[in-house]
Amino acid sequence: MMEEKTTLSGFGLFTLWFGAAVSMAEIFTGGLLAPLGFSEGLKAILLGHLIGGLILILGGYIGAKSKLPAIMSTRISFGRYGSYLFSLLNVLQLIGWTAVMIISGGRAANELGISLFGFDSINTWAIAIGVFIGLWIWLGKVGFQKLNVVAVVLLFALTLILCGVVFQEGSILHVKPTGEMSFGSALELSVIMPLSWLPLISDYTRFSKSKKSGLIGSFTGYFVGSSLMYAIGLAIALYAQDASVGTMMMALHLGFAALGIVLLSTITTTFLDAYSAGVTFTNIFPKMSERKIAFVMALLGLVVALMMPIEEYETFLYAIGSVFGPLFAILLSDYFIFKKMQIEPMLALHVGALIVWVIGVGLYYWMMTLDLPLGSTLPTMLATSIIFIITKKVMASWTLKSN
Ligand SMILES: Nc1ccnc(=O)[nH]1
Repeated sequence: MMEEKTTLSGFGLFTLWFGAAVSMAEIFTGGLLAPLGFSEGLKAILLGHLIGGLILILGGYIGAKSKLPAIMSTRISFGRYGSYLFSLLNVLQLIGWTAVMIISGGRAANELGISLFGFDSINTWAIAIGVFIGLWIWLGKVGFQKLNVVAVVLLFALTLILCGVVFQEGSILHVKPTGEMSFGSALELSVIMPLSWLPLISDYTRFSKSKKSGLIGSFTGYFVGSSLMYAIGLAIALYAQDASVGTMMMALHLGFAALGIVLLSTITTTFLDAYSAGVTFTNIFPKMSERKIAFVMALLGLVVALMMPIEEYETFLYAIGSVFGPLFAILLSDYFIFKKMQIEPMLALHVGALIVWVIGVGLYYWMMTLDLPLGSTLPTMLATSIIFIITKKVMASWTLKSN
């Protein structure tokens, strides 16, 4: 689908990550920050995305520099079997995301469909979205790069219109905090979204033509796109407690344009999930075809979306933070502090690193109960990293080798 020869320019990566950020799920998550009111909410959004985005880019650097896909790069710290565990966890989160995308896209499209055509069936929209994603995968890399630019230019324009209209409702800007949510939890919800892309980013930055422009493009695309989505979600939620994206866009007379935003944004994001699932699988089974796996993943995500009511969305987000936060704290420490930049082919499993990871996962759930001003992901990553650095010498020999 995207072979070794593929290259992506800084602008190409900007559009890829902007397209990743623009999704109904992101708008919805921004809406969760409503208890903070507008100005505090916006602070949490920008600060959280700055922190999360910078960590994300550290992860993307590994792909740009060592040319390793994201999950394969975990072999550097954890060894081959360690990376198999993370492959499994990543495939699970990607099925989860595909389902979240299809459901949130399907619901928004259905609301619009009811107003536009008097047609009401979420499942039909979910299946239609699944078919579009399949087409996108079938078009592969060349089609993807061209269409993605077109899609993103459209999305950018439409997003700006949406922003303009939403924010014309000036009273939103003066809504005060209700005190039902701490700044720390809002910050956590903002940090976690860029971080949720850590297990994918290097799958794309490994194709950067130039490291610097590739990383700047990726950061800017995601930071701008995701902060905008959160801000729009926040504004919609402040506008009316029960306002959804679909009804809001209808109220703004966006009609067919709105349907276009919903469908395109869902497809550009879910394509990345399906493609990265393919890349992740080939870490375990190198001979499998990325494209076929991508199809199967999209199908599985669709089935999950049709069968399961995803009400546990926040739990899903926290589970991702708990697993991948500590993982990347360890990998980034190895890479940037200990300068361990390549995979040791003989390393089957680094038991020491795995133990620190398990401690990190535990720390995350403990820190969540503390309601810290910086959220739980950032302190967990720092603590995991410190533990890893301190115990590195002792645990250096706690490894299993193979040939
Ligand atoms: N935040 C996300 C991470 C990975 N996949 C998604 O669809 N969304």
